[in-house]
Amino acid sequence: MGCICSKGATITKNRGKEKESKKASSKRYIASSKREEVVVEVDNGANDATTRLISTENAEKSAGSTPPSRDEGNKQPAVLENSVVPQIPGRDTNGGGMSGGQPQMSRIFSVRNGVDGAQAVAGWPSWLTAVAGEAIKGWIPRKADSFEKLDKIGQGTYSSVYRARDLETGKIVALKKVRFVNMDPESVRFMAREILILRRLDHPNVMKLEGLVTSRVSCNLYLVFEYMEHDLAGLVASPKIKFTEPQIKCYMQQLLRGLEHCHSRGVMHRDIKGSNLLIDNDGNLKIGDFGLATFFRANQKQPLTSRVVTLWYRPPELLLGATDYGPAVDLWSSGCILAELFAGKPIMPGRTEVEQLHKIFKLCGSPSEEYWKRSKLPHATVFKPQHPYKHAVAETFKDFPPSALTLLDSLLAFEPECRGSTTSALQSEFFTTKPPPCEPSSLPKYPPSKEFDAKIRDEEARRQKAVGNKGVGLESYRKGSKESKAVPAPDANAELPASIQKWQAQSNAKSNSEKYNSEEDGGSGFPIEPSGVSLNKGRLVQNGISRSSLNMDVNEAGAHISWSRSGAESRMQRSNKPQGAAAQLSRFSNSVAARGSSRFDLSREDSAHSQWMDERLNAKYDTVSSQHLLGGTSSSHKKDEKAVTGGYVPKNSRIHYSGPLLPPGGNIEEMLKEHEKQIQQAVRKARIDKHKNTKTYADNGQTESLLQYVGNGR
Ligand SMILES: Nc1ncnc2c1ncn2[C@@H]1O[C@H](COP(=O)(O)OP(=O)(O)OP(=O)(O)O)[C@@H](O)[C@H]1O
Repeated sequence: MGCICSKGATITKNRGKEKESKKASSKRYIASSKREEVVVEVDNGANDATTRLISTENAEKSAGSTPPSRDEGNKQPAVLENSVVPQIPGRDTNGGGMSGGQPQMSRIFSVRNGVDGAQAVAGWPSWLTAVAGEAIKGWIPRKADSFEKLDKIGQGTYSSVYRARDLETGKIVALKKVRFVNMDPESVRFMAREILILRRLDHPNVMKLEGLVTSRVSCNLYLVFEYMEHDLAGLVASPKIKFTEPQIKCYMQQLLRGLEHCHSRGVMHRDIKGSNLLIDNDGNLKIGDFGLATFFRANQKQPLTSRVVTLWYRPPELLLGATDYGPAVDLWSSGCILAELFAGKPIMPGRTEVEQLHKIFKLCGSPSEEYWKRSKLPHATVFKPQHPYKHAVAETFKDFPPSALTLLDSLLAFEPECRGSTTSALQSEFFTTKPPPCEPSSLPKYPPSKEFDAKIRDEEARRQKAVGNKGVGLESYRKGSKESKAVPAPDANAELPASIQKWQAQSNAKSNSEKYNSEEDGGSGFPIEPSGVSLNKGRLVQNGISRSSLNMDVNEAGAHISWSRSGAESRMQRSNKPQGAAAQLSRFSNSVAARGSSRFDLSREDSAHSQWMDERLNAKYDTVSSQHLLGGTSSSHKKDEKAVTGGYVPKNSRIHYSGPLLPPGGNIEEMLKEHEKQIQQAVRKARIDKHKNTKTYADNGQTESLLQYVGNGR
């Protein structure tokens, strides 16, 4: 792959050799700096990825001299060396797509801008080097045409994931194509954080970033990962799979070991859920998707966003608005996974933050009076239940083995300090009592069962049912039917416009593969299997929408709903305007963590969020007429239409709230009742609007499902 360290590339630094090289290749050029001359050899075409970038730091190290300081290093010219890419029959040494006999061009230039310039020379696009220099430091990009894209295997909110063949090694890999909005520097920076974090981690239970694919002229970036056949959400959702205790122990052990490594490297994942736990055919589990992960420090001064972790797996401190939290958030999510593996389905599928907290109280009990007194969490006064809830874990899960319940109790402790650590969890008697965890290699070989596949299956089942006019699968899910297992968790940021794209992209239930779409790929030039069927982008898949929350924003007058947006989030929204009902319905889907505030507001993690919370607390939901919940279209709302369809709403004219809030002292049950009423009214309004505007909108499937779901009095 592109990682120099992994290839042990050599360095051209010796002047004698340099002369030799000059003889051997007239294309070589010497770029000089005050300190020394360095050899630069670049081909100027599509094959630029074959140049190797060796940062001065590495060069110095390899040369046995003292490495310069980081700052110095950045000022030094980097050394580029012709790559030693193995020859593949029929391909040129550069492994690129120029093997068709096209001449290779070279040009002469000097590297004037230190590492930045060298990175450009190495083939990195300027939009990337400008803001993500640190993340790509020491690496060179792979060329898109050194991979054969096979089929689409996953769809995240910010990415599409493809199975592909590495044409240089023959290995099957996963390519995660990151979606950028107009090359917005903040979204690039966000992705850079994911790359930096992935490069910091190295553990058998953590997905390894094997390389990056882009080119100087590309607008795309692909992250290359080892290919994993399954994810845990898909396996849990499969009606045919029921895990045994040794198997559950095996998965949990791997999860906790991977997390232990992350936490020991100062990284918290912040989005542990089944679909982010990838499993290969040898039973190895690897934690993936570090898109919401962040570095943490013991005495962290900088507040963090509480809008992370997919709702069903989100710990109470985040629901209560904590901005000073730690790796214990991942332990809570792991507790949810542990129970899910035994129960065969997610244990707390809340639709709103309010409902989620209510489910937590009902299962784990509400904390003591003492806790509420000392809690300084922004929402503590609002969400404190009037009557205490008793702890009901053992009662709810009476079939679980006792040692599992002990571990579960600790992981699902309301107060993060009581959850222990990954290390203490790994030492728990759950792993030492019989039966012991099985070996990963002894786990069954499952048929393909990604959450993505489950969604497709579920969608198909829903369609079938809809045809028979029998209501949605979610109903049967609630009754615990097998089919219903195939309902995935909402995404950690389902409210974002990208989620609309996500549902759109998933809409073709029949095909996992995708035709080469030059527009989408920005002409990246992946060879693609001819059998691919293009996705029907005109329809939306409903899945998840019906179980997501009402997390809406109203403008100051309470006259209209807009999405919760700040900073770059708004920018993203502007450039991804979901229209009409899609925009309206998307507001129902923002049940969970907003990557926006972290993904696109990195630098402000997360003062914007604190403000959001403050605003939220000031919001008076009863000023919002239900007819506004789905963004009415009457003329009086015209001025807010921009907000509804994705226009920027100045921060000071937005009020945000997540589900109805009562003033302090309110009762959570009443809140929930009122909440349901609001949803139903909104849906009735949507039904009317839908009939009026059916032809206008492209998301009928989604509207339909929401109506079916909530129409039953849900
Ligand atoms: N290495 C891999 N091998 C196989 N499939 C993968 C791999 N990485 C990701 N996937 C699939 O692609 C899906 C989306 O990937 P990922 O979660 O990294 O993207 P994301 O945009 O961050 O997603 P999300 O919005 O769910 O957080 C995963 O749920 C998984 O099914």
